[in-house]
Amino acid sequence: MLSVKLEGGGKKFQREWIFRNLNLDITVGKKTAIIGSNGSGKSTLLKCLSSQMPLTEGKLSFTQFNKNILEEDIYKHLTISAPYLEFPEELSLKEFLNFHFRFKNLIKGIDIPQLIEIMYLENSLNKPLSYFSSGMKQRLKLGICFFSDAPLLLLDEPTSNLDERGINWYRDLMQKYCSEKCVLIASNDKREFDFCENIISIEDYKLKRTL
Ligand SMILES: Nc1ncnc2c1ncn2[C@@H]1O[C@H](COP(=O)(O)OP(=O)(O)OP(=O)(O)O)[C@@H](O)[C@H]1O
Repeated sequence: MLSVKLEGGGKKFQREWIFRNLNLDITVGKKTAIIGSNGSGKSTLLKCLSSQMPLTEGKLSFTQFNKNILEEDIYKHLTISAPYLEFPEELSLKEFLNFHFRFKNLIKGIDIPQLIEIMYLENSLNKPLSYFSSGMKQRLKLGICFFSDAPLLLLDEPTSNLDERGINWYRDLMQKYCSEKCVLIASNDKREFDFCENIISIEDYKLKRTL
């Protein structure tokens, strides 16, 4: 049972505070959306929460079964999908999935052939990822997030490049497979987050500036 706690979180680039005095308490089974206009800091917050980027101030803690997880180990417990993340394009789908699932386990009850079918990519098994369309790549990003056995799921603009069928697919998987995960979604599109219990507007944490 994982929980993520941010106390007094703040991030500053040069002289500009992107967010400040942000408190978050995220536990399994609760989904949180981070909303805000373009450039407001949603991706920056997700990068800080996944420890890809340090906070300027505040305390971030991760607890599982009452034990603290070190910040440098949090990557083992999370999966992230974001527009800026890139695939090793020279690998085929089959090679990439075999590679990825050497480092992360699949959730119980699903194997790689089933995952490929769920992502409706079964006709592209040996195709290099460089030949994948943007929607196919997005389904692959989300598929490995939903089906990796990791309790923290961070999604940045999860339906970007998805068509209507893909958006419904995303919503369906979220409902079926994420009830036991901590889910954080950075988004501007209601269809990506209208099922979330908590909605945080990052704009509310931009007010305080250094003098
Ligand atoms: N490494 C960096 N150095 C300096 N400024 C940065 C850096 N990364 C992001 N920023 C700035 O921080 C602000 C927030 O950017 P961020 O990408 O987090 O916004 P966002 O809410 O995710 O935007 P969008 O909805 O357009 O994806 C922007 O003004 C951006 O230019």
